[in-house]
Amino acid sequence: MEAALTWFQERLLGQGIELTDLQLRQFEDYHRILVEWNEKMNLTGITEKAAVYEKHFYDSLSLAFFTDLNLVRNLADIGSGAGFPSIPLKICFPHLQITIVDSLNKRIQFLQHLCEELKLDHVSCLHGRAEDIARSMEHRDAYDLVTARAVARLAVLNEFCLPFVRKGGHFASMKGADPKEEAVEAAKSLKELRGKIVNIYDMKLPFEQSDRHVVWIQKLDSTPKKYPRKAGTPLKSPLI
Ligand SMILES: C[S@@+](CC[C@H](N)C(=O)[O-])C[C@H]1O[C@@H](n2cnc3c(N)ncnc32)[C@H](O)[C@@H]1O
Repeated sequence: MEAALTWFQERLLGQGIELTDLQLRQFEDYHRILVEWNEKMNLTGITEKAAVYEKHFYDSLSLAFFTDLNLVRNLADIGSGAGFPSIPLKICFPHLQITIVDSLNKRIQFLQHLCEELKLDHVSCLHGRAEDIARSMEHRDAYDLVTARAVARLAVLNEFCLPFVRKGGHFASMKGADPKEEAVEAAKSLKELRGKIVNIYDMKLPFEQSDRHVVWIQKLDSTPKKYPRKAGTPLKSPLI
C-alpha cells in the first residue's frame, strides 16, 4: 500500500476510525477527481497526494477526534469549497445527512459530480450565500452541527453559521492560527446570535506539524428574528 494511504489509515485507526476498503477507495477517487477538476477550475492549491491526505482529508476528519459524530444526525458545511470538511466526514460517517452551501456555483457543480462518482447519498449541495439560505425555514435552526473551515473571521462566521444551528446544537469553526484574538473580537456576535464558546481544541498536522484549532460553539437558544441580516451586510459591518 502507498505511504500516503498507510499512515492515513493507521492514524485514523488510532483515533477509533477504522476505514473499510470502500472508504479507502472513495478517498483515492476523491483525490483523483479533485486533481482532474482542478486543472479546469481553481479548487485548491494543494494537489500532491500526501499533502491532500494530510492537509485536506486528515484535517477535515480531525473534527471527529473532538466529538462523537455518531450522535450527529445532520450537518451543514458553510463555504465548503472543494468539500472540506464535510465530504471526508461523510465518507467516514455515512449516516450523516449533509447540506453543503457555497456561493460559487462552479464549486457546487464539482461537489455534485463528486458525490455522484463516490456514490454518496443524502448530500444536498446548495448554491447561494449562507445569509440568504439561512433565512428559509427549512434551514433555520435546523442542524445538529454546522462546520466552516477557512471561510472568514469568527465574528463574520457567527452570522453566517449560527442561524443554521438548532437550539442545543453546535457550530465548529476550523482555524489554522490561534483563534483566541478572534474569539474576543467575536464576543458581540456570539451574544447576539445566542452562541457560547464551550471549547477551543488544538492539534498539529502529523507531518507538516502546523497548528490547527477548532472553536466549538454551542447554540443556547433559537436565532433572534432579525438574523441573518441581508447578504453583504455582515462583511461590511460585522458585529464587532
Ligand atoms: C477559502 S474557501 C474554503 C473552502 C473549504 N472550506 C476549505 O477548507 O478548503 C472559502 C469558501 O467559502 C465560500 N463562501 C464565501 N462566502 C460565502 C457565503 N457568504 N456563503 C456561502 N459560501 C461562501 C467561497 O465560495 C469558498 O468556496
